[in-house]
Amino acid sequence: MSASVTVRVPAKVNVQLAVGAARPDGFHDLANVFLAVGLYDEVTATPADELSVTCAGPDAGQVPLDRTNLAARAALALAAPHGIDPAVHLHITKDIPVAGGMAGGSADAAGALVACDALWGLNTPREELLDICAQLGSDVPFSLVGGAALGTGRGEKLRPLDVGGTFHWVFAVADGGLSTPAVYREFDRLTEGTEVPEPVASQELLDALAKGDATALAATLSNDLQPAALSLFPSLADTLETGRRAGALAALVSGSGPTTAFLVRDAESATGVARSLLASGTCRTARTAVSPAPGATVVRA
Ligand SMILES: C[C@](O)(CO)[C@H](O)COP(=O)(O)OP(=O)(O)OC[C@H]1O[C@@H](n2ccc(N)nc2=O)[C@H](O)[C@@H]1O
Ligand SMILES: Nc1ncnc2c1ncn2[C@@H]1O[C@H](COP(=O)(O)OP(=O)(O)OP(=O)(O)O)[C@@H](O)[C@H]1O
Repeated sequence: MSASVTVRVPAKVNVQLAVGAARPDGFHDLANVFLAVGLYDEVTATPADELSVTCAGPDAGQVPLDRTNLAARAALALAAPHGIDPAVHLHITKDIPVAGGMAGGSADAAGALVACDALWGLNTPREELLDICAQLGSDVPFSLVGGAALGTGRGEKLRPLDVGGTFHWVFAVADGGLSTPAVYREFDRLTEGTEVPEPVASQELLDALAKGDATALAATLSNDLQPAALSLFPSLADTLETGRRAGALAALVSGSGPTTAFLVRDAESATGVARSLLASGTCRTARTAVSPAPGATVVRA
């Protein structure tokens, strides 16, 4: 058994997020087109006397270090059916914005699962790992697989998608976070009394992804949670407008927000848009990244 295992896991952006009406269980059926982006957290699992979590990075202060941390919950969920004592130290090197709509906590859950599976020599079949991921959260299965995928159900049922090229992005990180349940509740409030259509993936968007055509993808990006995120965080409209004026091909809220995502032509354009966003004072920081990115990957063992 090795001394420790480190797993790298990407953030995500939803290039399409079609949201249906609330289900009896409170969740919403989705047509959720996930794209993994090259901003990463790392999770290192090391044998220890008991389960513990530490976190480093600029937003580390906002991450819970008790058993509510999704990485700790993942270790517990993997250990329980095997009767294993989850005596492991999980260290998270956090680069994904916290509560930003980029699935940072989900990434850490998938990372901890893969790291503990390797550390404990379990060789759990992929399908079983995906089942545990789905129990931990709707976004967690995608954090495990990465690349691009269509998520249906509450987003946990995945079909891998072809991506025919590299897409360049800028992400504007907002000052503050948004709670995912609160954004879905706001969606329910805003759509109350209206007929919410069944969520369906856009064929134009899937074709644009498959071709690697950024202009075509820009024309089809959509997020049904955007009005709800803007309603709860109105200043995001200024951030979106700033990025559009700076030359982004398209701008949208990332998932439940409040991170905003800007699809740009190339790396040079990304640098320019990021600079304009920062100079405008409409965001806390601006990050450039490319997609697709691989899912949870062991990088050191
Ligand atoms: C907004 C997205 O990030 C888009 O990928 C996801 O839909 C959210 O996924 P997540 O953070 O993994 O969410 P979960 O931990 O599964 O659920 C948190 C809460 O979000 C709401 N939720 C989530 C997923 C979904 N399909 N419908 C929902 O209504 C529910 O109120 C749920 O209690
Ligand atoms: N490992 C973790 N990293 C970050 N937050 C965590 C973690 N574990 C639990 N949390 C809690 O989850 C909340 C949401 O954090 P997270 O960064 O996952 O949001 P998010 O990126 O908006 O999620 P999503 O895009 O999947 O809806 C945080 O405010 C924090 O209290």
